[in-house]
Amino acid sequence: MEYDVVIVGGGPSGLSTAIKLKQLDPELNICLLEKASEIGAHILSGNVFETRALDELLPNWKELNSPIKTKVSKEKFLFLGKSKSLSWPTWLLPSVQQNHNNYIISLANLCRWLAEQAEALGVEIFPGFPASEILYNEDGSVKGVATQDMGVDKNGNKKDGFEPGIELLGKVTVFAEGCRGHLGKQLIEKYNLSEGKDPQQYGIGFKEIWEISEKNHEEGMVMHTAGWPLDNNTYGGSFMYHAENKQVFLGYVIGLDYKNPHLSPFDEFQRFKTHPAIKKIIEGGKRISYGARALIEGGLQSLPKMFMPGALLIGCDAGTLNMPKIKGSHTAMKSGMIAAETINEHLKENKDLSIYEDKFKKSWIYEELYQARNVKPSFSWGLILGIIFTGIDQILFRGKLPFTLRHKHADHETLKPANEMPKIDYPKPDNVITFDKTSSVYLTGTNHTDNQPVHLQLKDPNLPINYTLEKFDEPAQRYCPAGVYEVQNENGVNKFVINSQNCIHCKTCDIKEPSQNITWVTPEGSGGPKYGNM
Ligand SMILES: Cc1cc2nc3c(=O)[nH]c(=O)nc-3n(C[C@H](O)[C@H](O)[C@H](O)COP(=O)(O)OP(=O)(O)OC[C@H]3O[C@@H](n4cnc5c(N)ncnc54)[C@H](O)[C@@H]3O)c2cc1C
Ligand code: SF4
Repeated sequence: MEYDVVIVGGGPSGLSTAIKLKQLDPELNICLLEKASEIGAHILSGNVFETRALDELLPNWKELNSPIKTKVSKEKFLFLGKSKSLSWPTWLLPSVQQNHNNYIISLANLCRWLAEQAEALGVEIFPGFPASEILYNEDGSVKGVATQDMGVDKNGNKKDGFEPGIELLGKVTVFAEGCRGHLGKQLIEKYNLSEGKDPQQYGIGFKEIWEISEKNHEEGMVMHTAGWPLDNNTYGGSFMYHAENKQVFLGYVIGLDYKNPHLSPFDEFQRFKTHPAIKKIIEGGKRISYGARALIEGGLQSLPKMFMPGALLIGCDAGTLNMPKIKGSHTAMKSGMIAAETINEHLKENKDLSIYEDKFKKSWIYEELYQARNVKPSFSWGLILGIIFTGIDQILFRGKLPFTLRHKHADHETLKPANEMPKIDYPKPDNVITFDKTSSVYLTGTNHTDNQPVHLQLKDPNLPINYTLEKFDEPAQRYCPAGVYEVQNENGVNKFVINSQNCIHCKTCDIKEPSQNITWVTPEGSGGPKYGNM
C-alpha cells in the first residue's frame, strides 16, 4: 500500500504529525499504524498536561469536547523521611516545576480524542497493526515499514488463518513509537544517529488509579514527593494527581541508572504507598488500574539526530521529554508538528529532510530542552547535591549556566555485582494498600495470542543462568514490572523462564539488561495491555 506519509505509533507525537500534515495539505494520503488494539490502549502517562503545543495545533480545543477538563488548582511538594514528611513551599520550586496553568488528564483519552480529530481530517488509522520491520530502498533510504505477520506459531510455522504482514510504503516514514521504540533503536544504529551524543538515560514509571473517599479528594491537586523509600543515590520520586470522579493518579518514577541489582522498582513503589503521608489519602479507597512504562530522560545531550534519508524520528522515540518538568506530551506533540512542516516542504519544494534540525533549533522545544539539560546529570551526585545544584541552575540561572553536564554511562552499565550490594527485604503485600505483580498485571487486561513466537528475544539463551544469575542475581526477576522473568529451580537445575504473555510493553528489559541480551520485538497485533483512562 502506497502513501505520501506513513506514521508508526498513535501517541501524542504521531497523531500531532498526522493532524498538522492534513491541516497543511488536505490532499495528502496519510496512514498511521498502532500496535495496540485501539488508540490509547498502550498509552501510560501521569498526566499533568501543558497545553502549549495543543494551543498551536487545535486552538479551538475547548470547543471540540476535548477530555481536558481538570485545571490544576493546588500544588504540594513533600520530602519524605521514613515516617515523617516535610512540605516544601511551591513558590520555592523552579518555575518549570510549577503547574498552575496545566491540566490533569488521561493521556490515553487525549490520544483517543486526537485520533478522532485526525480521522475527521481523513487520516487512515490502523489499530492492531504493529510495524515490525523497516523497509529500505536500494540506495539505503527508508521506503516504509512492514506489519507483523499474523498466525505464526511459537516455532515460526504458519498456523491456520495465517495472514502475511502488509508492506506500507511512504514518500516519508515517521517513527513515533515512544520511549525505546524497537524500530527507532534499529534506525539509530543503522544511521549512527547518536554519534557524538551522550548515552541515552531512562526511568521506569509506575501508575495506579485509585478511587478514594470524598473527604480525602481535592480535585485539581498535584503533589510530588522525593526521598523515602529511595536512598540518596537512587534517582526518583512520586506523583499524585487528583483527577475527576474522586480518582487519584498515583505513580512513581525510578531512574534506570540504579546500581543495586537487588532493587525492585515495583516493590519500591508499593512500599512508598505505606508512608503515612500517602497512606492517609488512599486508605479506604480502591485501586482500579495499574500499569508501567519506561520514560526517556537523557534530554538534549542524548537526543539523536532526528532525520535520515526517507524518515524522521520524533517524540519519545528520539527523546524529547523535559525531565525537570516530568513532561513529554507537549514536547512530543511539538516535535510531531515540526515533522509535519518539514515533510510538507520536502514534498512540495523538494527540500531535504535535514531542515528538521534547523526548525527544531528555532522552536520553543529546543529552548525548553536546553534550559532543562543540566538537571538529570546533576542527580548522579546524589539527591541532596542534585537538589542544591538544580536550585542554583534553574532558579538563579534559569538553565543558562555556561556549561553542560554529561551523562557518563548507559543504564545497562550501572549495576554493581550482587555480592557487593545490600539485599533489600521488601514487606509482603497486604492486598489493601500494597499488591503483588500478579494481581497488578491482571488489572492491565494484558493478553497475547497463545502459541506465537516469544517477543522477548535472547541473543544468548544461556547467558541468564551462566552469567547474569551468578553475577547480578538475575535482576530481570525484579526490574520487570510484570513478573515476566523467573528463575525456576527444577531438581537442582536453574532454568530461566520468560512468561511473555504477561508483558506490558514497558521496554525496561531491553534497556536495563546488563549485557543487552534481551531484545523486545513486536508481538502479534493487538497483544499487550488494554489500558483504559491511563
Ligand atoms: C509514569 C509516567 C508519567 C508521565 N507523566 C507525564 C506528565 O505528567 N506529563 C507529560 O506531559 N508527560 C508525562 N509522561 C511522558 C509522556 O507520557 C510521554 O512523553 C509521551 O507519551 C510521549 O509521546 P509519544 O507519542 O512520543 O510516545 P507514546 O505516548 O509512547 O506513544 C507511542 C505509541 O506508539 C505505539 N507503538 C510503539 N511501537 C509501535 C510499532 N512498532 N508499531 C505500531 N505502533 C507502535 C505505542 O503502542 C504507543 O501507542 C509520563 C510518562 C510516564 C511513563
Ligand atoms: S518483559 Fe520487558 S517489556 Fe515486558 S513488561 Fe517486562 S520489562 Fe517490560
